[in-house]
Amino acid sequence: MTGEGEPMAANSEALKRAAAARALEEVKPGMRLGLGTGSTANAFVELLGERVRGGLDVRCVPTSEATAALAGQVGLTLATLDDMPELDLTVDGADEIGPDLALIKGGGGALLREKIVAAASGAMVVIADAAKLVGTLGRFPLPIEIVPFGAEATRRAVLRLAEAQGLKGEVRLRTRDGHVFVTDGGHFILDAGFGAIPDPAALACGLAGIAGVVEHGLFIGLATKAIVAGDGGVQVLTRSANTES
Ligand SMILES: O=C(CO)[C@H](O)[C@H](O)COP(=O)(O)O
Repeated sequence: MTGEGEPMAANSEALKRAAAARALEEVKPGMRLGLGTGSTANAFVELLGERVRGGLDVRCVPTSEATAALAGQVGLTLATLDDMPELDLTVDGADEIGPDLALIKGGGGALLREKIVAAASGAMVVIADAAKLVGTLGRFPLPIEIVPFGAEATRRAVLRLAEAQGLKGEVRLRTRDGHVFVTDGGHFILDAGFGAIPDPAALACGLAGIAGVVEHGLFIGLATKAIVAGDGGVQVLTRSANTES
């Protein structure tokens, strides 16, 4: 049994890197870039670093402290979103990619900054391995960022909303190493295991109306392209047609 999971993990890493490499083709000299968070986004940051060390001139806004640290290590020029409030392109990973390139994000806890940066970008390219493609969002528990004050009251409000929308499942406060997980912005995360979410837009709208919810991981209408690497090669999906190009 030893090492049974290793080939799949190694394959997954190779697929993430293949998607990241294809995303580099979207980057042009002089661009203002948003850098996502997570293992797939890290692969892109590392490859971008190689290009920058080879002379490519871009400036980058990271979506997390972790990405900022990696980007600094590989030699990228960093700026804040206040320095560059409008970006040309953001490249980020996702936990799920559904129809019309609606996404679930926030598995890494960076969804708030990720959404702000994506919204400030002219284009958002999502990079992923094919395991992230789903027919209906919701297999991955939906991350919901909340303020620490009244966290339990907010959790119950989320449950009431879910019930009103016919959704069932556990909503748990995220922990890490036995402690409540705290985001870069000082907030908590609820992970909502609703299962299939038939109407993501209605859920997004409802969550946005709950006091205490800072942001949620449903990214609707933000991704313009998804670059998805699978065993059969790299597939490029666009939001308008959601077809291979
Ligand atoms: O939303 C995210 C972080 O908040 C990540 O993009 C998402 O969790 C995917 O991560 P990975 O590329 O490691 O699978």
